[in-house]
Amino acid sequence: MSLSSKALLDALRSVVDPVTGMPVAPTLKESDITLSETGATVRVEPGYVTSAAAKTALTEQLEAAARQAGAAQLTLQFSDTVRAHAVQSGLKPIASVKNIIAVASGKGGVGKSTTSANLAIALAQSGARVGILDADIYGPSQPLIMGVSGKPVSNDGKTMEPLRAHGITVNSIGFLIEADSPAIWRGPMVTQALEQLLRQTNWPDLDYLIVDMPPGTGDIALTLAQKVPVVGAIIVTTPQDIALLDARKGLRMFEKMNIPILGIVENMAMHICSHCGHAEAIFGEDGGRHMAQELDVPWLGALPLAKSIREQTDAGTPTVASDPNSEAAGLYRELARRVAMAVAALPRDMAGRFPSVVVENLKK
Ligand SMILES: Nc1ncnc2c1ncn2[C@@H]1O[C@H](COP(=O)(O)OP(=O)(O)OP(=O)(O)O)[C@@H](O)[C@H]1O
Repeated sequence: MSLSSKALLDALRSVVDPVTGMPVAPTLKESDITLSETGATVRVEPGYVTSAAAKTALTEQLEAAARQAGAAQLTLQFSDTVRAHAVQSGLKPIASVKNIIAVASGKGGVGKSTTSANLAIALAQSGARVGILDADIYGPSQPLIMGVSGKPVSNDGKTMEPLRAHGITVNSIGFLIEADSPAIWRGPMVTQALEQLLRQTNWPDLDYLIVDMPPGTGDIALTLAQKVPVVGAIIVTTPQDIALLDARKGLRMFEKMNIPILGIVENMAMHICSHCGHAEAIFGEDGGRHMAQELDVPWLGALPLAKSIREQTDAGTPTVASDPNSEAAGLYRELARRVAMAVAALPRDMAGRFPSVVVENLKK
């Protein structure tokens, strides 16, 4: 059978990731394929980092698909480098950070910070370089969740050195303010402080920076969403009607600013009794999943309401770090893979990383 690059392309594009069911290489192009007499050489760049075992499994799947399409011999050049993706027009990306992801919620207390921390650590466990920025002025909880305290130091008097915990880089508005002062801050002060926190932190080279946003769709969340150069947003909700209503507002806020929605996470989806394992839908069932379907945005997964998640979070070692073999940790890793794949499928950043052109008036 003679091999056409179109058939090979279709076959490779149809290969799905076994963890998420999403296509491994949706952005594969004809120019990634070189055909020869007996087979083909294909450059596959899924755009997210995988463990060595996952890489082997994906390579085998791709090879099998290529054989079925008629390629007797296949050379796969597999690279799992994470690329930088486009941000809102008019905003300057942070040079050392490839992708900033906003984690938001319409309503407070739905588990946005817990989800952000576990997501960040799970991404780091997959091999990516990850940071977390706690921009939740109303209740900066990442110092507690990540088990870090102290103040970032400044070596040059201009930028600050972030802290490290559980393999990720952390900075939090909570490191810089007194615990009881945020409530008296006014809107412009808050957004200015948060922008400084983002731009004046000496972030190392990062594949992903997770921004734990302030809850809600008020002025502060809105201004931040306009000023932080993000590639996309994740909305965390509980299945409860009131939280879903607010989540919908949050989602619209990002959509209005042309920020891609990477998906919806349903937290506290089921209560799992720590004694008997009985599952009970305390906040209702599948609300987030239905909302995702209805609004045609990706569904990223559901996390149970589990005492262990709360205890591990309060102890400064989020579930994926403290109990990596638990079912919940597996769900967070699945969430991380879906997020990484959703980011990989976004348009690439082609402009933001060139040095800015300064036009000087030379007339004297
Ligand atoms: N899946 C879960 N199971 C059990 N407890 C959880 C879960 N998710 C979050 N929690 C707990 O719920 C509380 C609120 O969580 P978290 O601080 O992450 O919410 P938030 O949406 O970031 O809140 P805020 O609006 O204050 O920023 C915390 O005590 C946390 O430990």
